[in-house]
Amino acid sequence: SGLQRGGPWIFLGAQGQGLFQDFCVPVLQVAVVDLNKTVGEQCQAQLDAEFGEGRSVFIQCDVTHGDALRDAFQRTVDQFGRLDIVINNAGINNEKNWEKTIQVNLTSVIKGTYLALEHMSKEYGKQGGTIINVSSMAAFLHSPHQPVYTATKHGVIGFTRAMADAAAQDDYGVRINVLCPAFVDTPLLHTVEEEDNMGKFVKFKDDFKQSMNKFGVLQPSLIAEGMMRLISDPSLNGAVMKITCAKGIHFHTYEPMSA
Ligand SMILES: NC(=O)c1ccc[n+]([C@@H]2O[C@H](COP(=O)([O-])OP(=O)(O)OC[C@H]3O[C@@H](n4cnc5c(N)ncnc54)[C@H](O)[C@@H]3O)[C@@H](O)[C@H]2O)c1
Ligand SMILES: CCCCC/C=C\C=C\[C@H](O)C/C=C\C/C=C\CCCC(=O)O
Repeated sequence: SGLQRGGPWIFLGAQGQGLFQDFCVPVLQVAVVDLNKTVGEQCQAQLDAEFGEGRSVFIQCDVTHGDALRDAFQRTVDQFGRLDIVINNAGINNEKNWEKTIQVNLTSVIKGTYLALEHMSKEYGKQGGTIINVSSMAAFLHSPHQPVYTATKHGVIGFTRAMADAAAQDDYGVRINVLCPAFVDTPLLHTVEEEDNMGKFVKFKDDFKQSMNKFGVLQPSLIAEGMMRLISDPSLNGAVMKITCAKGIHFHTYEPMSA
């Protein structure tokens, strides 16, 4: 991994709750990319306080805008000289504007992965690296209230596993893994109350709350721990990491293919 070299990272989708506080890295160089200026600037201020000024940059960017996303990667490499770690984390929960949900949660993860490979893969003459694509435990559940969100998270797993196989077979020098958290204590969970997000599925909001009570809500620190494991374990490629309150960090296993 790039960890021993201290990064540099690009983190797409900053998360309002300050996940970076929980990353345990000695030195950090990171570009935080987010649509939301307030969130991004707060994140950068936290990083400045933790690691010293000049180690992070906030780039305001809508990941669904292809040229802007390409520029964000280029600016990161211009700033830090290289790229080692890419986290495709930006995501929304919107069943009303479901086409936007596909753009953010799936299309942008695909674009982010391809751009990451352009900057890290040996195929492009680069030095290698690590990619984490963020899916969800929603991909393993019956979620009648979130059909499109669920579809995008299935898609992220399928895309990531296929790309991980391609990376291994063609020796990209890049490991690509997927992370599937259960409920995490972030602003995303509050979208369940909003008709603007849920459309007709808002009627299930009390069911959601019951699910959260039943399964519990994770703290972001455990997601950071899972990410660190995916980044630092050189044996992991195409892994599907699940994080739940009941089982903590563990991996999904697939049956071997039979003819
Ligand atoms: N919170 C949960 O319960 C939960 C559970 C499983 C998976 N996830 C996934 O984790 C990831 C992070 O979600 P979160 O819970 O931190 O949500 P969040 O809403 O707190 O953070 C998401 C971040 O993505 C940014 N973002 C949204 N659309 C963007 C766009 N078009 N361009 C750039 N940035 C954009 C937002 O501004 C925000 O900072 C998402 O992929 C989400 O689906 C969340
Ligand atoms: C039940 C759906 C609630 C929808 C709330 C809004 C957005 C949240 C999206 C998350 O990605 C939800 C992720 C997964 C569901 C959570 C828990 C499953 C726990 C399974 C277990 O502990 O075994």
